[in-house]
Amino acid sequence: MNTLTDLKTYDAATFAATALSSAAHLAATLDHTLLKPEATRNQVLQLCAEAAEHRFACAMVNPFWVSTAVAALAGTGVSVGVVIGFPLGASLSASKRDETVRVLKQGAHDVDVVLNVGLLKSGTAEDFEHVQQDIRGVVELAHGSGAIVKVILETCLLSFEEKHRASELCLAAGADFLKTSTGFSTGGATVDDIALLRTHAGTRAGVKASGGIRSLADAKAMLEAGANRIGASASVRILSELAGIVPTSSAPSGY
Ligand SMILES: O=C[C@H](O)COP(=O)(O)O
Repeated sequence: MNTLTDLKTYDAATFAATALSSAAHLAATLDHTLLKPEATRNQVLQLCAEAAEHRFACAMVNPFWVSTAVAALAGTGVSVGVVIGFPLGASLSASKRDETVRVLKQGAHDVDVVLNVGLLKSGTAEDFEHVQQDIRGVVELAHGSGAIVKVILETCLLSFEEKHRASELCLAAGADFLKTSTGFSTGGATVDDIALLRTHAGTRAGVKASGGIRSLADAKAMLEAGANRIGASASVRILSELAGIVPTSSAPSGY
């Protein structure tokens, strides 16, 4: 697992080389994701079975499916991740907190919350403070339960200045990861955006690339640009591409 503590010595080139050195290492950087509205119980169970088999960082689902995923992954050591305020980010702050409380009770460990994009773009000091509070409310609940928070900026909707502003607000709110995209808007992760987010996160926080990452080449580009977590619905395919090139080794530890 790539824990936050490991970030103290984080270096993109070293992290990417280690992550790409075996299927087991790469799996530990991947959030295996199924967020389509039409996903069925059987598909969620299949996601969990694949997450357990390959030992992905987590299985990422919508809130309704958290209890199903927690039950399916019990005893496997694989975490359940969940999205909050998804995919628009414009829910009431109280609703985001309420969703968070409920999924934490059900056993979610990774909480990926969408930033209030429209409020950020509204642009006053008061709006920025409100954006930060919106995130902080979720962070405080998650950290109180030993969970982590990744904030989805939806970078495809933001200007260069807004990406900088959003990154600083999220870090000030205590976010554990800056994350690019929901996968449901006008674009996904880009190498330039990952580099920008890493500039802000440094060794203070993680950076998660998500949205449109379909191949090993995509994953490699994101890791080399500064991502230390990748969210993808194509994780099994990405992993099998690597397994075809590099033999699977023993499970990774402490990077
Ligand atoms: O957070 C993760 C994204 O929703 C995954 O998007 P994707 O289906 O393009 O891999």
